[in-house]
Amino acid sequence: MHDLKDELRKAGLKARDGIDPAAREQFANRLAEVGPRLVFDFRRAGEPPVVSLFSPIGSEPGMLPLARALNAAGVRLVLPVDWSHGSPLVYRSWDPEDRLSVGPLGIREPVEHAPELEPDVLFIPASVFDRRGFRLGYGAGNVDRTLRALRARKTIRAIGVAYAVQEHMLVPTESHDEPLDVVVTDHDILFCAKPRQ
Ligand SMILES: Nc1nc2c(c(=O)[nH]1)N(C=O)[C@@H](CNc1ccc(C(=O)N[C@@H](CCC(=O)O)C(=O)O)cc1)CN2
Ligand SMILES: Nc1ncnc2c1ncn2[C@@H]1O[C@H](COP(=O)(O)OP(=O)(O)OP(=O)(O)O)[C@@H](O)[C@H]1O
Repeated sequence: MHDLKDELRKAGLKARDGIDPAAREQFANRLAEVGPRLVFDFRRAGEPPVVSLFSPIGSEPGMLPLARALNAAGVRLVLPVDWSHGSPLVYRSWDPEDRLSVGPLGIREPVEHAPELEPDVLFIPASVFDRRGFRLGYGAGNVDRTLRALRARKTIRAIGVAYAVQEHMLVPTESHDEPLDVVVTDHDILFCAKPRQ
């Protein structure tokens, strides 16, 4: 199972690495167009949701246009920090104009004194995904752990962000895999059906 996941992960990352810079920028702008609707559809009334984005690494798409659009709409933004094996991610508050520091993995993250805040809507990168919402990341299991912990407490919306070329018919799953609710690609917005209980 793990060899199969590793092979798929590699193929998905290779496909993403092959996206040219113009298409990458186009996708970042598309995320800024469709992202706010996916956030506000989720929670129409009351406090605006807390939304987590990510600081792109490798060939992950840019998040800055989306961050600015959400910030302008009054949404509180957070980014993951303190990544360590075997635990859910911790998120700290961030404003697109704020300076970021560089974390232990070389990923840019909010400075240490930024307040910790739990997201309601999460934009999540993937190396591969399928239409049921199953995905693979970098193989550490942190996203799965995070989604499981949040879902045990409240209703969240997990939005995968990936290029259409990263789709696989059926991503192999294990009992710890937590599906996405929506996947946004450079071509589509896929709403994933809830699996039968
Ligand atoms: N941008 C971003 N931030 C994130 C995540 C993510 O997937 N993307 N994470 C989601 O959980 C957490 C960090 N977890 C990570 C776990 C493993 C690797 C990793 O193995 N990276 C590859 C190199 C990736 C590349 O540069 O293309 C490596 O070290 O070989 C990276 C992040 C929190 N922040
Ligand atoms: N409760 C758990 N949640 C997630 N992963 C777990 C859990 N318990 C053990 N693991 C292990 O952690 C690793 C996660 O692998 P998997 O291929 O699902 O990661 P991934 O989905 O690519 O990672 P991520 O969720 O960080 O994006 C596996 O080795 C798995 O066996």
